[in-house]
Amino acid sequence: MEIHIVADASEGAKAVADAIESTLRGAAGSGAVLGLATGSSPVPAYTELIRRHREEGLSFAGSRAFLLDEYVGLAAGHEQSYHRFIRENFTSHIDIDDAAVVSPDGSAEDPAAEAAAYDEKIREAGGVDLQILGIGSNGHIAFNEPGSSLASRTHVVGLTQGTIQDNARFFGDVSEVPVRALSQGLGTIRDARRIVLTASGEGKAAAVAQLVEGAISARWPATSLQLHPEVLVVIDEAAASQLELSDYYRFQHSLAAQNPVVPHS
Ligand SMILES: O=P(O)(O)OC[C@H]1O[C@](O)(CO)[C@@H](O)[C@@H]1O
Repeated sequence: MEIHIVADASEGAKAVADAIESTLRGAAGSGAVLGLATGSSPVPAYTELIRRHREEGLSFAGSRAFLLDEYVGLAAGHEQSYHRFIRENFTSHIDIDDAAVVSPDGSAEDPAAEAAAYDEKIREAGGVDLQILGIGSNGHIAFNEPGSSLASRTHVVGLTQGTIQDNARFFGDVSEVPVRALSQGLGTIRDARRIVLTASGEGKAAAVAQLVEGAISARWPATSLQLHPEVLVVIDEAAASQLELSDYYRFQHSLAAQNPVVPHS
């Protein structure tokens, strides 16, 4: 894993936006396939990408996007659905075809069948070039809660009480938060060719310490990313505060910045 400890949210947003811009430019012509996270962590990066689109002409034309997850049982277009969240916070402000922004259908009659079909849609698109992730305070990624199979495919998941409480901030009352979701599985997420995970704040420090330095375990689903060859972790000082080897990660990142790896032609 490459660990980038940033000084503030602005530096973190730039680092994540740089990874997405690099993927767009690297896929010129064929169109990049982006995996988009929801929740609050990736929003500063989406805002920076909207700025680059408006002020620097960064184009998403021809790209496709797959969302990580969606609540089960919210009416389509519900203001707290992730389908709507990603449009309000990112994709309706850039030049990506709205029909190319795909998410699991949380109102499907048969959620399990929808999950399997969604996994297949990602495969049919040739897989995800770059997957953006957040991380839950309990170490979940997407809605893969503790105890999830590390090999899971897109599936219907039950949310923990902690996640329901964490996400209640987006709803009028905790009783309005759905208790199930459709989520890309940990195996599906690891199929992405590159992954960028972003986290900030003290509340994520324990999960980040497990992600980077913990044993691979279903208790901390994010640790399954240690099996992936191309993961960039962008974290602020507070989220990095429980890491034992921060000085080493800072040194490594400074070396990489001085000696950028030139892709083999
Ligand atoms: O970035 P936030 O809002 O802290 O959310 C962390 C994680 O929790 C989820 O919102 C699921 O509850 C994920 O989609 C997200 O990556």
